This record gives sequence, structure tokens and C-alpha cells, in this order.
Amino acid sequence: MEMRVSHAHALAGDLGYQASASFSGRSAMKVLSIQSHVAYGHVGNASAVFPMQRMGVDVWPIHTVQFSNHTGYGAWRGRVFDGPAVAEVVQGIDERGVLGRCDAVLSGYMGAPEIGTAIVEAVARVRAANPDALYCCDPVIGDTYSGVYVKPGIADFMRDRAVPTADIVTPNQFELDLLSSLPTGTLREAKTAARAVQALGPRVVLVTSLATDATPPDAIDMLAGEGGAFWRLRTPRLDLKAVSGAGDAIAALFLVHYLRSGSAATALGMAGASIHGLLRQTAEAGSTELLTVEAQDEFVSPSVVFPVEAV
Ligand SMILES: Nc1ncnc2c1ncn2[C@@H]1O[C@H](COP(=O)(O)OP(=O)(O)O)[C@@H](O)[C@H]1O
Ligand SMILES: Cc1ncc(COP(=O)(O)O)c(C=O)c1O
Ligand SMILES: [Mg+2]
Repeated sequence: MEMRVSHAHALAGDLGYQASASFSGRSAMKVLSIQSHVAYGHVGNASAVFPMQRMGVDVWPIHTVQFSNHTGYGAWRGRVFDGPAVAEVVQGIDERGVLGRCDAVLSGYMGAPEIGTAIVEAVARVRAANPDALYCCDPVIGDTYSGVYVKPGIADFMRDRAVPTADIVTPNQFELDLLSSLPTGTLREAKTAARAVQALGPRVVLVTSLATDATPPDAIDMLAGEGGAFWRLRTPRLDLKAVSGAGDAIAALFLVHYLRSGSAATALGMAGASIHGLLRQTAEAGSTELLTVEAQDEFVSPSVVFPVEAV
């Protein structure tokens, strides 16, 4: 299933794509990343910001919550910010006259629907300044194991407001089911559900943690769709100890590779290799938090890559 490579450039070269940025004489890509933040551990911005920086992206983080740790611990301290807390920071950046240089907005865990409204308004401001800017929405609602883990109103907000505004969406299988109201137990069904989500607005969809009847028990799939075509990436399933934050990292990695390559298939291969490398090191160490810092080389030179199959 896997190909060991000394360097990510083996895959990138095959795909005619330069994975790492070189900055001589040109400025870095800019991403406005609006999501949750934790002081301890790695979810939300604490999972997404550093991988993008390590890839050479200039990230502008805005936090929707500031918690001590992720909610999966059952106890945490800190607070959820409100819509104006997000909107004021966006306004301040706009007043610096720099929003036109923003290449993309990335959003994740929203905390409350009014924060979602502030995010959608931020996207409109960025697009007014740079019509080419992309919006990547990770529609964080829940997962197969925990069910819905966001506040009431967020799921509807995602389906009715955020997803229709987005260029790229990155649901896990549970979120794909909810957004499409369709079954996803077979590959054919998952593709139909992904098309239904694309029909809401986004041109690119990345389905994470996909298990269909064709997925072996020791594997985990991702499915990317763009322009009527679909690609699947299959990686070994790892024994992780309830680690959170992988979804936040994959959305960030996929967005940056999509911005650089303009290809969902290429972004799937590169982001999937990096997330697998990060999670493999995390599993080998038996860590309950992602080893975002320790495994940082995986973001630029993943040690193992996997074939991207047209499906
Ligand atoms: N147990 C696992 N083994 C291998 N890869 C995993 C595992 N859990 C997650 N991943 C990888 O991380 C990606 C994102 O994780 P996922 O759990 O889907 O995010 P979310 O937190 O949004 O539900 C998955 O598509 C998969 O590639
Ligand atoms: C504050 C916060 N943000 C984001 C997440 C999402 O984590 P994941 O990427 O595993 O979906 C969680 C999950 O517990 C969380 O508590
Ligand atoms: Mg998620």
C-alpha cells in the first residue's frame, strides 16, 4: 500500500508540483485562520497554524474560543468569544489595508452560530479586497464516535450559511451524512453525498475518515472531489488514543497544497501523506495529543506517501 520515499519531492515531482515554497524575491502566501484555540495540546488553531507556518505560509490566526485544552477531556477552562470579538479583529486587519493580500480564509470549530456569522462576513470582506481568495470551511459538527459535539444551531448554520459560501469543504464521514442527509456506506453512495454537498456551493470537497464497505478494517480512506471527478487515498489505520485535532490539521494542509497546486488530487496525496506521518509518530509515542512540533518535518517532507486513485 505504501511507498517509502526519502523526500516528498518524489511524489511532488511525479505530480509536477513543487511542495515546498522558496521565498527568494517573493512573499509568502497569507491565510486568515479563524477557529478555536487551546493553550495546552493541539486542536483548532493550535493544530492548524504551525503546520502552515512550517510550510512557509504567513498565517493570520483569529481565535473563536480560548480554552485550556480540548473538550474531549470532559473538563476545560477558558471562554467562547462572541461575534464582535472576531469581527473587530477582522476590521482591524482591514484597516491596515492588507486584506487584498489574503489568499484564503480557513475556518473550523465555531463555538456559537453568531461567530459563524462573523466568519461568513470576514469571508465577504476578504473577497471584496481579493476576488481570487478562497474560503475553506471545515464543517466541524461531530464524528461517528461522539455524535454531534457542537452547540445547537451550528449544524444548521454550517449547512445553510457556511458551506454554501465555501470554495472547499472538509467534512468527515459523519458530517458528510449530516450535510447531505444521504447514506455513505458504499463508495458510490459517498460520491453521491459528496456531489450533493458540492451542489450546495463548494467546488472542492474532501471527505476525511471515510470507511465504506470497500475499506479494509486495517485502513482508512479519504475522498476528494473536484470538477465531477473523484480520487481516493487509502492509508493504514493507526491505533490512536482518542487523539483530537487531526481534522483541523488536514484541512490546513489540504488548503495550502490546493492553493499551491490548484489540484484536489495533488493536495489529497500531499496532505494525506503528511497527516499520516504526523499520526504515525503520535501513535508510536503513545501520545494522547498530536506531536505537531516533534513531527514537523512530515509537513514538508512526508516520509511515506500513498497512491492517489481515481475512483
Ligand atoms: N486512526 C487513524 N488512523 C490513521 N489515520 C487517521 C486516523 N484517524 C484520523 N486519521 C487521518 O486523519 C484524517 C482526519 O481525521 P478525522 O478524524 O477525519 O478528522 P475529524 O477530527 O475532523 O473527524 C483522516 O482522514 C485520516 O486520514
Ligand atoms: C476546542 C476544540 N476545537 C476543535 C476540536 C476538533 O478537533 P478534531 O480536529 O479532532 O475534530 C475540538 C475537539 O475536541 C475541540 O475541543
Ligand atoms: Mg473535524
